[in-house]
Amino acid sequence: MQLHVLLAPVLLKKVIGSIDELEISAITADSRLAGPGSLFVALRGHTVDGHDFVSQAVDRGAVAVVVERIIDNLSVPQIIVKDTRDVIPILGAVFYQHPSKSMKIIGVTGTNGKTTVTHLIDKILTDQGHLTGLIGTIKKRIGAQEFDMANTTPEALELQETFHQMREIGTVYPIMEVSSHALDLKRVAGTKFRTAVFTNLTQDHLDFHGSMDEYRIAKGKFFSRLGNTYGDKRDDSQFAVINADDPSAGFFVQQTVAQVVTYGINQTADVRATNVRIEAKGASFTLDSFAGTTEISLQMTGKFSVYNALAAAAACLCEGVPLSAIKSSLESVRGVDGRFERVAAGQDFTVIVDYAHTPDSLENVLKTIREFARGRVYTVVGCGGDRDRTKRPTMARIAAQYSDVAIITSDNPRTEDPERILDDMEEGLADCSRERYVRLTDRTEAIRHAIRLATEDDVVLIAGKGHETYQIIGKTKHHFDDREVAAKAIRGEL
Ligand SMILES: CC(=O)N[C@H]1[C@@H](OP(=O)(O)OP(=O)(O)OC[C@H]2O[C@@H](n3ccc(=O)[nH]c3=O)[C@H](O)[C@@H]2O)O[C@H](CO)[C@@H](O)[C@@H]1O[C@H](C)C(=O)N[C@@H](C)C(=O)N[C@H](CCC(=O)O)C(=O)O
Ligand SMILES: Nc1ncnc2c1ncn2[C@@H]1O[C@H](COP(=O)(O)OP(=O)(O)OP(=O)(O)O)[C@@H](O)[C@H]1O
Ligand SMILES: N[C@H](CCC[C@H](N)C(=O)O)C(=O)O
Ligand SMILES: [Mg+2]
Repeated sequence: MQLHVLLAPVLLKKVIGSIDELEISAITADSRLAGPGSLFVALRGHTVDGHDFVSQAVDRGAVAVVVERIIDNLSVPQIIVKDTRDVIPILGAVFYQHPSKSMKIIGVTGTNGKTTVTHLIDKILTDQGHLTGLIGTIKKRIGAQEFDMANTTPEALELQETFHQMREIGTVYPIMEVSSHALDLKRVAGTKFRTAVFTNLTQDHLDFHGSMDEYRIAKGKFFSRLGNTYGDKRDDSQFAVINADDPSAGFFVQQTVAQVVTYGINQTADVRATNVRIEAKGASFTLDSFAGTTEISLQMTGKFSVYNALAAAAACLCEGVPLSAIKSSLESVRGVDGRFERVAAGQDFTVIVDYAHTPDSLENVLKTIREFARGRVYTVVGCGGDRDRTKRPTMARIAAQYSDVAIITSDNPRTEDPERILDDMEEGLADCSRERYVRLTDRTEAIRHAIRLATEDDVVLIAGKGHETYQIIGKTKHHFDDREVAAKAIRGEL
């Protein structure tokens, strides 16, 4: 693509050198990926400044650079802009010819439940015969091809390229998780969404956002931008699907010009669950909606699963999927990888691996377990390093409050000292008697300890890592799978 075409919608401060006849073969924000004919865009990151790698990009073949300040002694044209992070999604969208405009992209945001809701929507729409794509924490799926993800929501360039690849193979519905980091870092700017789904807002990521208000504002951007990507007029067929029971619901409703569809259990809502029953084998409820009423029996349990099912049902009702089809798809889902996943290795107690890594999700999961546990409850839990410190004492307190014994341990300490993370967690246990918790830094030992304590009818919850198959220590990923370790511990192989 001609560089001047690519830059047409971008507000330029200054151009140094001639860009008239310049052809661009690729765009990258990573100098290590720059190749002949590419355009390099320098981003200021949290660790380094991309401006320091401009020369490296040029050495590798970049034919022009987009920067925020003039780089001395550069042999290629420089395009100076105010904020490269604002510009990069535009460049990506133009380069790939606005792929999001020709598909129906469904985005899900919220502190908890994004992965689960995207998987449920995916199941319903796939069962309807639509070609879907998936972007989120567990994986990215383009057609039948699956890819590992570095982030829940990829950076803007990768995202636009992914949409382009999805469009090329005829995808109708890309379904994606939209993290608050992504909204703040403008990863989804330049993307036109058909539907924005909100699950809930509770504490997480305060290391990044600073306060709950800022966190709410970041999420609000998803709804305020819905309907006016690139300043287009509002498209009538855009939807904001909102959890009416969440205290932030009103804030998000106010932010959007799209059609609002609410769901909930407690408040009046367009899609509502009544007569909710929670059992060990699954949750069931009556779904009342503008499209009719039906009984739904999920194979997933917990009140939170009812919310996730309602969110998915509401988003799919907006697509005209019949309620009877929504019912049968939802009822056929056994669960999502690493979410309330049972480990069975011949034991007479229950072992559950779950991705709860926030205070709210941990409390929800433990409340659910308490509702059906006949024996004692043992919880293994840790908190991530280089992440929100303020949630650590709260998570430890919740684990101890709802368990007979909480075993606090490591969960991706990253570059932090694991002992300091456990010290933070222990602060939440100051009022807790010493028999009620155990501190075991090594996660294998922690799991083995919980399994040894458990006898008939007890429940062991192993929280925080879910589908993850690694433990990040320093900057290295070591293989670690809670499910594997638990099964070995049960079989006495550890
Ligand atoms: C805080 C954050 O979001 N960081 C993301 C960011 O990293 P960074 O700011 O440290 O980047 P950097 O290393 O400083 O690099 C700055 C720029 O220089 C470039 N560079 C760097 C080195 C070099 O040799 N050459 C070069 O050009 C880089 O490509 C980049 O463009 O850009 C990276 C590349 O895209 C991301 O992978 C990285 O995510 C890290 C792994 C991360 O942990 N992010 C978390 C906080 C996150 O985004 N989480 C949310 C989910 C949260 C949830 O809801 O649960 C997510 O969407 O994943
Ligand atoms: N609607 C919900 N409300 C509260 N907790 C939930 C909800 N749905 C799932 N959970 C809990 O949160 C955990 C994570 O669920 P899920 O992976 O679907 O969320 P997520 O928003 O994608 O998380 P992440 O931000 O890490 O990607 C689950 O293992 C479960 O414990
Ligand atoms: N998307 C979440 C994942 C947390 C998972 C947990 N195992 C941890 O490492 O803290 C985050 O980046 O905060
Ligand atoms: Mg997720």
